[in-house]
Amino acid sequence: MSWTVPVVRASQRVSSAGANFLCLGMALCPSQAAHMPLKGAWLFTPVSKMTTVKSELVERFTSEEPVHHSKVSIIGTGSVGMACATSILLKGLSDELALVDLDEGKLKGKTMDLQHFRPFVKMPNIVCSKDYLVIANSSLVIITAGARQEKGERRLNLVQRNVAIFKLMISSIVQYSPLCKLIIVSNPVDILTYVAWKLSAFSKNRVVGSSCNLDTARFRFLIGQKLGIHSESCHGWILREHGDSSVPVWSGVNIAGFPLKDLNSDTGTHKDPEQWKNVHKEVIASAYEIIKMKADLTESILKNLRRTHPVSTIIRGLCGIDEEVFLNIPCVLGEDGITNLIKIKLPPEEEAHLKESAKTLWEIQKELKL
Ligand SMILES: NC(=O)c1ccc[n+]([C@@H]2O[C@H](COP(=O)([O-])OP(=O)(O)OC[C@H]3O[C@@H](n4cnc5c(N)ncnc54)[C@H](O)[C@@H]3O)[C@@H](O)[C@H]2O)c1
Repeated sequence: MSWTVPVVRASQRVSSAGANFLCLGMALCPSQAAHMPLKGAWLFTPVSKMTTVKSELVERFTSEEPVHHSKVSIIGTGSVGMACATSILLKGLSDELALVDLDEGKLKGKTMDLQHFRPFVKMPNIVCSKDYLVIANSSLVIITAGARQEKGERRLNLVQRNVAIFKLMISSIVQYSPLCKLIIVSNPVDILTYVAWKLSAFSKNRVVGSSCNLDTARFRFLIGQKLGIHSESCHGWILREHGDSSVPVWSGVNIAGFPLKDLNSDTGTHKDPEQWKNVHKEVIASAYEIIKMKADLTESILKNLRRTHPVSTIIRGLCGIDEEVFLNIPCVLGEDGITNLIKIKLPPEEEAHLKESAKTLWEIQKELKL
């Protein structure tokens, strides 16, 4: 048995990536790329050079290699990366899924789990490797890798450890998928989205922080639970910074267009006898349950749905913010990534919170050595 054919197929895919490199004036030419070995690649079709059952059964009818139009790559196959992969598979969003992780043993095991799931989800190709060559020509790269948050560690303290990791990761992504869009999930997500944007030099629409998307989904679910109404009919947003200091925009919470604040002006404040603000506390306390929302962002981008999502984007110039920071606001997502921002108008106290977050993030960002 030999593993040569799958390796050649992976290299051939890279040869089309080589064309992209040429367009961008980079050093790798197609002939070099075509001969580049995929170190440590783990693709699953062992073949023999002798007559095989396969060669007896099927004859190749085309010389063309398949072109992937919606390849998604996930960097980091921990619990978050795998939850993203599973939901992308279940929704049938991409025609190839590539996984990268430093931990090769774990990567192989997790990929095999997904591969065995393939008969039910009809996705043609799932590939994995430690080598970033495997992500060549992705439409979308989702980053979930990074240093893990220690118990009790604030998200912002994680930043410096993760910057070093991002330097290596982003340069490889830019090399192999120079035209992709990026979704950043790793924490502290707002700062790492800024770091990814700076290091990649991608335009601002192509770098999306998956920040309060989850928090907003939870917020709507918990409001719906309190009212006995499906969360789809409960509207409201969590904005600002993901996590401990996120802000629920109570002024915008409404059911069928009726603001809760019109029924009880103290909703969300300390004076409120019903203590609606506890809904937000619950949002912060729950961490991982609704990671499948990342597939929602993927779907809006790959299918050009132009739905609004609360995501982290550069917010300078909005709500009186002068700092170059990424914070959560509602954005329209389509095939170019973030196609539009919703120009939010917040009451003064909520706008003050947003400005405060921007200052806090900038204090950290200005110290970063990128
Ligand atoms: N934005 C959000 O809404 C949200 C929600 C939950 C978790 N998170 C964050 O997502 C990230 C992942 O969480 P998790 O629970 O899956 O963590 P995890 O520790 O289980 O997985 C991280 C994976 O990244 C891999 N990795 C580390 N460095 C790497 C590198 N340089 N290249 C390739 N792979 C590398 C590790 O081997 C590991 O498999 C964390 O930063 C977490 O805080 C974000």
